[in-house]
Amino acid sequence: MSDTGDNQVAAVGTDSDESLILMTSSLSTAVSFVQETPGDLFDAPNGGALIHACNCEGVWGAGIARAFRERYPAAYKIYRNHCLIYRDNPATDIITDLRNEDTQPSLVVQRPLGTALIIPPQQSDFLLHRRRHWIICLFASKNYGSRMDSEDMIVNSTFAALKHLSEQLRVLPREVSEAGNERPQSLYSSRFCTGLFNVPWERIRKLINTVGLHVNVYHPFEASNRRARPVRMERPSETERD
Ligand SMILES: Nc1ncnc2c1ncn2[C@@H]1O[C@H](COP(=O)(O)OP(=O)(O)OC[C@H]2O[C@H](OP(=O)(O)O)[C@H](O)[C@@H]2O)[C@@H](O)[C@H]1O
Repeated sequence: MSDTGDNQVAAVGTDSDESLILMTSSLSTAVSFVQETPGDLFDAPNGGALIHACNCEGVWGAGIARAFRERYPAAYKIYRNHCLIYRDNPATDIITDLRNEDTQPSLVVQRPLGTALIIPPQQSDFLLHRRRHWIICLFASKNYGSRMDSEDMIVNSTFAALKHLSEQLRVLPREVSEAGNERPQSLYSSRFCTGLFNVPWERIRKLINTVGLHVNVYHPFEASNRRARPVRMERPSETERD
């Protein structure tokens, strides 16, 4: 990560007991809660929570999800198991369809679509890469690859998942202290949904600001000239994915 990145993150991170509430405050979308820095998401400080967009099929098979699977295999098992539980025990939710003027939730979706899963740091993952990261899965599309949801549907699900994340963060300090664990210090992400899911970053940033989550967003830069550029990630063939 660049020096600039470290400095900017330090300015946003806070150890106060109110940090999670600050992370989830709801102000107008004119206020930016997104702090963007060139750098590698996986260099985020210990204790941070890394957010990424996931499908509901239990597969981290391509793009940054594949990198998550390699770095955090124990977290991957928890994510996969979560998906399999819903596959075997179907349940539905009603989420807001942002394509409609009516803001009342009206879109019926199958869980875990439109929800967020917060995975605490796993000891075996820590031993692997010496990073104590929480992992936050936003269930943004039912499927992946050529069967991924439409852009508008991914936006709807991401919005619902961010709201669900915000709700969970509000109660997390009490719940995790009972379990004897720490809580996430700050939120970090890549420009999620903008690679394989192909949603314009402006749309996702607007969702984050609307929900009012403080997120430190890292975007890759090329080592040769250190200019921020999106990384082109190869998609493995379907047979390579599992
Ligand atoms: N180390 C790093 N630090 C900082 N930024 C990094 C980075 N590495 C990559 N980026 C950037 O992170 C953005 C999103 O990168 P992605 O295209 O991977 O993700 P997405 O959120 O669009 O899509 C999710 C679905 O893709 C996956 O694969 P499958 O479903 O299995 O097919 C999942 O499972 C989901 O379903 C792009 O801007 C990349 O430049």
